Amino acid sequence: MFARRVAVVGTGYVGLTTGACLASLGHRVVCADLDALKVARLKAGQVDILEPGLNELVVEGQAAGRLEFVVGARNAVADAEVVFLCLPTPMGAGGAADLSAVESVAEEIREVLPYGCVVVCKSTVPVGTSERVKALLQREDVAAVSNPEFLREGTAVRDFLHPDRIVVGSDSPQAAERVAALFAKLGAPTVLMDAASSEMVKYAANCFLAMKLSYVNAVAELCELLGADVTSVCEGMGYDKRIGQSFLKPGPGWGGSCLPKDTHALVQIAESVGVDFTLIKSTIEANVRQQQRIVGKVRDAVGGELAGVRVGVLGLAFKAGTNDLRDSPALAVAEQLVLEGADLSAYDPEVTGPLAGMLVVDDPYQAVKGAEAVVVLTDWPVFRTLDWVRIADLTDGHAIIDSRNHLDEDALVRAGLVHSGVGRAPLARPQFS
Ligand SMILES: NC(=O)C1=CN([C@@H]2O[C@H](COP(=O)(O)OP(=O)(O)OC[C@H]3O[C@@H](n4cnc5c(N)ncnc54)[C@H](O)[C@@H]3O)[C@@H](O)[C@H]2O)C=CC1
Ligand SMILES: O=C(O)[C@H]1O[C@H](OP(=O)(O)OP(=O)(O)OC[C@H]2O[C@@H](n3ccc(=O)[nH]c3=O)[C@H](O)[C@@H]2O)[C@H](O)[C@@H](O)[C@@H]1O
Repeated sequence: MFARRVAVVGTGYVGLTTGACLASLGHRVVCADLDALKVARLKAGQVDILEPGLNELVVEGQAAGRLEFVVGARNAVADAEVVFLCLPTPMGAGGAADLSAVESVAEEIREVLPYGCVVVCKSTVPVGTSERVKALLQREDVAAVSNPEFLREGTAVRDFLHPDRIVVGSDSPQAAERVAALFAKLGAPTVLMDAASSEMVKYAANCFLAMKLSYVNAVAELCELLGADVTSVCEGMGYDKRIGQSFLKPGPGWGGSCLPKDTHALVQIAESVGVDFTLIKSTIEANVRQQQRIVGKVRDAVGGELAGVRVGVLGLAFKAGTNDLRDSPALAVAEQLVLEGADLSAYDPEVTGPLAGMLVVDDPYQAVKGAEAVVVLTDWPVFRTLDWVRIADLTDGHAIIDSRNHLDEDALVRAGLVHSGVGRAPLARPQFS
């Protein structure tokens, strides 16, 4: 494999992981961001996001002279053979992806791109964006490529270095092959295709995952009403290889910086070609409903009225392993509880306050002190080993709502807590050895 000169624009979850990992594969990488403070911290080897292994790669890459950080996209690309755009594409007006960062960087760099280089869109972008980037670049000699990213937050480095697959799409096969070659060392299945298909893969994959979760959450509701146990149901389903065990855990709804915005964006993409994508619309609606169901469980646990009631919240991040609060279902549930007048104290091992309307404390026992109900909203492993006897002593009521079926139910019962989960009927179940 030949080491290449690579530029990465945007040093967030995707850009920083891409830059640091490509440097670890032997490429020479210059990463750019417009946030001068972030760049200064990265130069000093300080990574602000919680991603195991990333800090080490950032330090090692710089020490080896293969990784550099600069302010401003133009300062990164002058010498690059391949330029990755890892820019935000947040939910814009009406739910469509806001492409302003991608478009403005394409315009910003077009005059300084070296002859014959390739510009790669790693951001999640609607079908047609590579073509749009190519048009904005106004450069016959520069090819545009789509290379969607599938990493998850909290396991970004591992996912990047051990991907299930690499997708590269371009209307220029040579350009696609040049980009694919950068990842050759990973030995992952690599699928080459046209740009439109590659852009579509990303939305189709994320929305499928969201749909799977909304389905599971809906099955969980039925289980509660019919006296079945969703954990057993999912285990039984998941052994079918066509279904699989992963992404089958019910919870307070799915969230994070991507699934919510990408489902809305796909609905808009469909509308742009005259299709009413009701399946994804229902997926989104079911997710809102799931959050409301968890709020309802807390309301029920305290006798139907949340105003003035003290509630302890365990977990605010959108999932365990990250401190990211963007579109967190945990935060959405907590905010709804506040809106209904609850007096909220919250603890998350990786989140510090202040957050509007609630007290964010740095100790789980402080969060539950005096609470009439405790609700677990994020599946942090550390919550499983809390001292439930102590918690039973500290709380005012004994209700605990485990919105992720994450805790050891027996330990809660032994502590004298009244437990309710998701998708589990409040019935005595037979014990199998
Ligand atoms: N977060 C994730 O797990 C994944 C995100 N994606 C997609 O990747 C894209 C980026 O997402 P994240 O890395 O999460 O975003 P992020 O918000 O963490 O990072 C974006 C970075 O771009 C910088 N930036 C913004 N405008 C700039 C400009 N004009 N010039 C230079 N830098 C600029 C920001 O300062 C920030 O550091 C999005 O399209 C997202 O949908 C795809 C897969 C996974
Ligand atoms: O495009 C993206 O940004 C990324 O979006 C997701 O990754 P991520 O947002 O990091 O989070 P996930 O691990 O997918 O979890 C999403 C949400 O679903 C929830 N979830 C996940 C799995 C499960 O079984 N149950 C469940 O409720 C999580 O708690 C979380 O709220 C996808 O998994 C990545 O492949 C994709 O690259």
